[in-house]
Amino acid sequence: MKNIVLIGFMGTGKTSTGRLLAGRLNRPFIDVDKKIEQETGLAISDIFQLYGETHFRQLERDAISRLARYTNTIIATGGGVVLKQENMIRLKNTGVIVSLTASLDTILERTSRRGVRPLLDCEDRAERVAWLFKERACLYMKADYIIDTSCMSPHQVAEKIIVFLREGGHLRGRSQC
Ligand SMILES: Nc1ncnc2c1ncn2[C@@H]1O[C@H](COP(=O)(O)OP(=O)(O)OP(=O)(O)O)[C@@H](O)[C@H]1O
Ligand SMILES: O=C(O)C1=C[C@@H](O)[C@@H](O)[C@H](O)C1
Ligand SMILES: [Mg+2]
Repeated sequence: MKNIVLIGFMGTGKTSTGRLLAGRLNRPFIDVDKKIEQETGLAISDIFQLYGETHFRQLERDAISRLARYTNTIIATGGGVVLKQENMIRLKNTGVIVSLTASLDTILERTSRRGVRPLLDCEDRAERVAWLFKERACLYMKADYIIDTSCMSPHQVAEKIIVFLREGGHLRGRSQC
């Protein structure tokens, strides 16, 4: 059984939706950010602060490389996983890629709730979100299925993914940028 891999910008709901989806499908769930935190014993924000983003991206790449051996698993990635093409090739080889998106306002609201996101820890969060989102937009489009989650609950998003898979949508070709 293929993995189901959730990609998308911070706050689009990869972790929340992934956990629910795994429960609904009775399949294992892995959150890549959580896995890195467990393996290093450090919070993501501490890794950024102590060792910098480049080091975090290496840890993320190593984690993805190990996860690509998994099957049948729901994988919620970190928002920046798309920055390395090798990550996406590995993930695509063993899974269906589902991209979650949302409006900038929604992202701003959701990322202000809880959880430390070092890349958004700055004076003008709105400007940073808009800039990062624009930079990465094309990368998030390279998926088998793209869902705008702005007006949907995580339950509804999970349900939509289940219908997509049940109807074999992933077998019909991919969205491209
Ligand atoms: N569809 C949704 N509707 C309303 N709130 C949501 C939805 N999806 C997620 N949220 C809320 O938004 C916040 C961020 O969600 P979550 O952590 O799942 O995002 P993420 O994509 O995993 O972000 P990151 O890339 O930073 O890990 C949480 O408070 C979560 O409860
Ligand atoms: O979008 C990003 O670059 C990130 C998203 C988070 O999930 C974490 O992986 C980290 O904060 C970096
Ligand atoms: Mg997450």
